[in-house]
Amino acid sequence: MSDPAAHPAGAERAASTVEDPAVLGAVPASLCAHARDSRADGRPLVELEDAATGYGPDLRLREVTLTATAGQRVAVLGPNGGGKTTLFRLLLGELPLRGGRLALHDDVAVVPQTERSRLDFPVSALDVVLMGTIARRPWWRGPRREDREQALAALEVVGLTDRAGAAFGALSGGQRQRVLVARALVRDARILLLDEPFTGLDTTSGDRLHQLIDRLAEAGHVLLIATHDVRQAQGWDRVLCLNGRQVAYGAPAETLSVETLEATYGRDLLRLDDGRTVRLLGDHHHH
Ligand SMILES: Nc1ncnc2c1ncn2[C@@H]1O[C@H](COP(=O)(O)OP(=O)(O)OP(=O)(O)O)[C@@H](O)[C@H]1O
Repeated sequence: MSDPAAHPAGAERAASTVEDPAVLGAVPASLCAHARDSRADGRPLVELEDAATGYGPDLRLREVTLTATAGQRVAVLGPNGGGKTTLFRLLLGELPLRGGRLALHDDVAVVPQTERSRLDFPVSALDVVLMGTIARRPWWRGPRREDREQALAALEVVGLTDRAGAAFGALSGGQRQRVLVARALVRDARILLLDEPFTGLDTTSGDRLHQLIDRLAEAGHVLLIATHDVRQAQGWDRVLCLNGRQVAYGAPAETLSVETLEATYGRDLLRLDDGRTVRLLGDHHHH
């Protein structure tokens, strides 16, 4: 692959090359103070010990015990209602810790699902990324030059410099997802939560997002990625299986056994002939 940094910001590119993976920019130190750190530093960023949370009197998620370190890509697997979103809301401080221990050693930012609704707002990709800087300034003050520079740097990281002025709603699903990643990046949070980011993406867009995730892990982020794709989870560093409680957490090779997946997905599990490959039945994401 050619050096992505060789693509100057704002360079003219033909529409057909906009989707070229090579346009993903490096993660600049100016954007992430930690970009110099090696992913091998293995610093714990997320620590949970027998953690529990819920919405009312009932606990919806319990027995979560894990350590996730800088540079790790953690697949968060579970059936619909298994507790993936609930875990993210706990980490974001939206739900209270109702038992156990939780330690976060950096800020947390979420990359939400990019739905089709609300796409008719007249906001550009850059505007959406700039929303990530709002918390850093008084509400009445518009973006400063450094905010815009950071937002443009984040768009470069996700390979969308040349779409900065495009209407957010006019972008492809994959491009919108990457704009939302850029918005999380300007928050300068090292702990990134991605809520089913691959849903609805075609193979090419999915591959590009995959590369971006790898790049951010290399830059020292920890990424918790809610997904329904067991095969994809095999390629990451850790797998967390949730079904109202933690079923398993560990390296994919040890964690993704048929037994664990059955305990996670229950009767939604379909075992294919080779005994290893699994696919979910009745999952609206996989029809
Ligand atoms: N706002 C809420 N109030 C009360 N209960 C909720 C709320 N949101 C979720 N729950 C319950 O918490 C449990 C876990 O739901 P959660 O949304 O975390 O699942 P999920 O793994 O994210 O599912 P999906 O794959 O469908 O997104 C479910 O039993 C759900 O009904």
